[in-house]
Order: sequence, then C-alpha cells, then structure tokens
Amino acid sequence: MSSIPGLTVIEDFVSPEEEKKLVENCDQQTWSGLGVSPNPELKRRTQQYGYLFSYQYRKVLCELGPFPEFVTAVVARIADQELTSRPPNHLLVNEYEAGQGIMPHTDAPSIFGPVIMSLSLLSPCVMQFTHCETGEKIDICLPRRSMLVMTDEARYNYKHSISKDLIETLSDGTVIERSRRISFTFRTIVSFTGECSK
Ligand SMILES: O=C(O)CCC(=O)C(=O)O
Ligand SMILES: [Fe+2]
Repeated sequence: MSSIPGLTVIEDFVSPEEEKKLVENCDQQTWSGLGVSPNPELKRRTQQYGYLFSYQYRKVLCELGPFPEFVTAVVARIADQELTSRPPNHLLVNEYEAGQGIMPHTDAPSIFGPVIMSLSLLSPCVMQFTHCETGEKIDICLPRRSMLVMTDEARYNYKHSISKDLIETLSDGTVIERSRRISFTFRTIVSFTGECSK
C-alpha cells in the first residue's frame, strides 16, 4: 500500500514469459492514435478492446466484442485476486515510446467504474499523483510487470500523469530509465451513450 488511500501496486503480476507474449500479441494488432482512426487525436499509439471509447467526444462509440484470448489469463487473475467487484469490460492498450507521457487527468468518473487497473509492460515508469484540491504531488514507481490498482481517493481525488522524461529519480534516489512501455488499462464502463452501443 502507498501513502495514497486506494492505491496499490502489485509487483510481478505477470511473469516475464507472459509479458513477452502479451507484447507480441498486441504488436500483431492494429494500433490507432497519432493521426490514425479511431482515435487520431491521441498523441500515443493505442488499442481498445471490449468497447470503443472516443477521447475526442468523451463517450462510448460502440461495442467491439469480447476481450482477445491473449488477455484471458490476466483477466482471470484480476477476478481471482478480487481486484474489482465488477469485471472489466474495457481494455485500453497505451504505448509510450521513450519521450512520451500522459497529461494529468482523472479517468472520467461518469463513464468508468470505481476501480481502474493498469498493467505496466517492458519499462518501469513514475506515475505522479496530484491531489485535486491541495496540489500535493506524490511519485509512485510502477515497476515493469506490475499491476496498479486505483480506487477510492487514488481514483477520484487525485490526477495521475506520466512525464516525458527519459530518466526519472524517485525521492529515495532510485533512478528509473525509461524505454518503450506498454500499459494495459482495464476499466469497467458504466455509461453507454454511443449510437451503436448495446
Ligand atoms: O499508462 C498507464 O499506466 C496509465 C494510462 C492512463 O492513465 C489512462 O489511459 O487513463
Ligand atoms: Fe488514466
């Protein structure tokens, strides 16, 4: 547990072999973002499974079908470890090349459920949590192959962000060198407003 209520980082959530397979499998799929539909506006490459969420229009556009088979073991582990009472129905794969990050944000509370989980693959990074009211900043290390779970205060009262820095230093002096990172963010969509949603 960290100093942020509702924030947990589970180390070694997947094995090195599982990590390799997960990355190989998603590299065989089509990436969007960086000018490519359906999320051309995003400044990093992404893939979505379960439902298609539009960042531009802030709504669910349509159902995409079940999660791909290559994430079955991870989804089963989420259930086994009872990380959420509502199974995830949306998977966002984000790719961060060295020098790419994500701006401070809170995942839309009206669209996504109370538990947000993110699996870090290939590279560690520092996720910064900024308290929405006090502005207090807390850096949390997300090791390679760890699962981040955000709920309660961590999910609702803080913004989270990842810098573009190639080298990051934690307050205890630990130096983190960034390289290509892929994250699998599992969420439960609770609001379906798109025209082709079911
Ligand atoms: O890359 C991550 O671990 C987090 C991604 C994220 O915060 C998001 O897509 O909302
Ligand atoms: Fe997020």
